[in-house]
Amino acid sequence: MTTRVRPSNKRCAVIGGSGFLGRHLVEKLLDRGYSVSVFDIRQSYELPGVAFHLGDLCDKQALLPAMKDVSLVFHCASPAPASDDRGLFERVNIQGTRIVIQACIEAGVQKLVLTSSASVVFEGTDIKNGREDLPYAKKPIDYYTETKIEQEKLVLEACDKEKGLLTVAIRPHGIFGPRDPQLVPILVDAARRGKMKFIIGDGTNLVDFTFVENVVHGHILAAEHLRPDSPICGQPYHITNDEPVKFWDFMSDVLVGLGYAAPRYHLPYALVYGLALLLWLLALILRPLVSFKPTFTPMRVALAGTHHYYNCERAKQDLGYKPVVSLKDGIARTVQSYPHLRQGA
Ligand SMILES: NC(=O)C1=CN([C@@H]2O[C@H](COP(=O)(O)OP(=O)(O)OC[C@H]3O[C@@H](n4cnc5c(N)ncnc54)[C@H](O)[C@@H]3O)[C@@H](O)[C@H]2O)C=CC1
Ligand SMILES: CC(C)=CCC[C@@H](C)[C@H]1CC[C@H]2C3=C(CC[C@]12C)[C@@]1(C)CCC(=O)C[C@@H]1CC3
Repeated sequence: MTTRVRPSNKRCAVIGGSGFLGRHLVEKLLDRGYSVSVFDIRQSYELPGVAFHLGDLCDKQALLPAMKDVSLVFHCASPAPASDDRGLFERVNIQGTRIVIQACIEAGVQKLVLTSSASVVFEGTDIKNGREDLPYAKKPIDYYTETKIEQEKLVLEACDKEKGLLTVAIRPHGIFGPRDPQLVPILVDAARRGKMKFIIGDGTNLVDFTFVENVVHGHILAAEHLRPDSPICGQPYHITNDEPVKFWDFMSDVLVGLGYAAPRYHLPYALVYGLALLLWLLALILRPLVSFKPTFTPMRVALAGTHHYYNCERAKQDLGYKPVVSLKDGIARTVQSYPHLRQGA
């Protein structure tokens, strides 16, 4: 007779645990007494109490050892949104997520928490105080968003009390904080190349930027509230700082904090969007001859010039969520953490 070891409810795996959000999540889980397996294609750090399993999440045989005796899995791996490799997004976010679900079922995992994105409902036009019942974007703005939609559907549909796998999706927006490889580095790079002098549109568009520790807090609350009788099974949850801010005020606060000038001159939104579209087309046509990546992509211009902020009332009610770090403190801690990106450094 084989006896199956019942996984401890303090053993978990973080797929994508070497990444920006994944590492912050791992650190908080350790603080809270969890033992953690990280599964990732790369190892970016070492920490006592963390077992690293290196592999591609599309490979079930590589995944299974990381899920051994684990009751809870966080899936926060994805190719970087800036990539334009459609095949990669489809392979990792869609096929790979199917494999993650199969592996969870085979390994007897009880809970799967997906890091989705609030962008799954964003089509490049204003969203003000959007709730979770907004329909998925019919015309997603890029391959990243297109495949994040399919990924979220797969995970939420896999929630099955009979089979013993419970699932939930967290939809963060504009994650920032120490060690972020995207937002602050892209911003500083643009400033150093003299491209941060302009405000796209009238500068009043409100956006959610979410400090990474609040996103981590939302994930852990979701995991700990995920039980067969709970209303959160198979549901998506917005997790934000609950302090929508003018996109250009946020950019200015970060830039000024790092010693750069704030953007000052206004450019009409339609003009910049049109130019970005033209550049994108040019890059596509010329790809066989020369490869260049424009800073101003239509997606970035849409993110910089429209309202996109989300209501997180559902997370407050069902998960008891409340941001643990304010926007002001989050910005101060982020700015402090990038001494090498300061003006003149
Ligand atoms: N950064 C942001 O503002 C937002 C991020 N998200 C989501 O949060 C999650 C985490 O994002 P970040 O930490 O910012 O990204 P990141 O790029 O820092 O981390 C992603 C990790 O996934 C790993 N990974 C990629 N492909 C893999 C594969 N085939 N097999 C195994 N591991 C693989 C990478 O090596 C990396 O360590 C992603 O799912 C992203 O879609 C959602 C909303 C906003
Ligand atoms: C809230 C949210 C979803 C933020 C996403 C983060 C990034 C997409 C932004 C981080 C830095 C931003 C940025 C621009 C667009 C959006 C970001 C990439 C510009 C390219 C917009 C046009 C400019 O004037 C330069 C900006 C540099 C920084």
